[in-house]
Amino acid sequence: MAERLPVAVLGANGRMGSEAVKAVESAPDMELVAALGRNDALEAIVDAGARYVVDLTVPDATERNVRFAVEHGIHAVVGTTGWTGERLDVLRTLLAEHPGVGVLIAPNFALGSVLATAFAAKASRYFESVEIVELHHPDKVDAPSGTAVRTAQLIAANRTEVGLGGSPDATEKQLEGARGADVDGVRVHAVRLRGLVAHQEVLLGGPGEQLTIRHDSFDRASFMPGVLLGVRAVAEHPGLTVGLDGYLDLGL
Ligand SMILES: NC(=O)C1=CN([C@@H]2O[C@H](COP(=O)(O)OP(=O)(O)OC[C@H]3O[C@@H](n4cnc5c(N)ncnc54)[C@H](O)[C@@H]3O)[C@@H](O)[C@H]2O)C=CC1
Ligand SMILES: O=C(O)C1=N[C@H](C(=O)O)C[C@H](O)C1
Repeated sequence: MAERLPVAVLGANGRMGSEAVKAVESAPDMELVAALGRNDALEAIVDAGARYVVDLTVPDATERNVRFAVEHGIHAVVGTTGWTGERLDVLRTLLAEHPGVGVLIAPNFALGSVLATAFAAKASRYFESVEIVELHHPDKVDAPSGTAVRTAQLIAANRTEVGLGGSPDATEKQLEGARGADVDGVRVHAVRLRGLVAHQEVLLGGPGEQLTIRHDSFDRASFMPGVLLGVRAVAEHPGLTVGLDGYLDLGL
């Protein structure tokens, strides 16, 4: 039998991290060698012989964690949000100094979400108006969600490619925030509601019609196949990959 992939999970006591610990433990081709919480020293992942880390921590910690992994030749699969364009550029520079190391930054590991984002980005080429509504549990610390930011960025890029600008909007006066956040010219609205997990709707409007592309994660189990897929594929993709779609053949 082939050697099992030695994996460390960072943020192991959190909502996502604790699911990831169970998923890695249940995967026949993986071995959980370390599970770190907020106060644990990162050196433990090196001592444990990890070749892969799964980072599911907080926006303030993830950049340091990933830097540590890359500098130690450890591949990283990252679900944590907070990766701005500037942070990604710094990471690209770091990875250029460590050829052979792979990092996946995946704003969303749920396959349905990845597909919904890809469909919405393509569909936005054909509609005059597009807005995003993301809906999450109220314990989430960031808004808008990383998924919504990525969706907005892809929508903006697609619309620019076909010469479409922002959506029409005659608003002249508003209460601050009433029209949501502006992400690359796309309006993003964030709902926080007890009972929710992670949900997103992309609303696309044209004369006399509307297309709604909605994805729902009802349980964090929805993210785990993507986490495991990321671990299995990351070493084959040296350098930085943003979005799980980079490892999938979506044919879009
Ligand atoms: N990519 C995806 O599919 C998904 C990503 N997320 C993102 O994952 C992150 C974690 O989400 P949740 O698990 O809901 O949050 P959470 O707050 O339940 O868990 C975060 C955990 O990280 C720990 N932590 C903080 N600093 C740390 C450090 N330096 N080292 C190790 N652990 C540290 C915290 O103590 C906490 O236990 C968020 O950024 C969230 O947006 C959440 C769900 C899906
Ligand atoms: O915090 C969460 O819960 C989630 N975070 C990610 C995000 O910000 O997009 C992924 C998913 O939406 C759940």
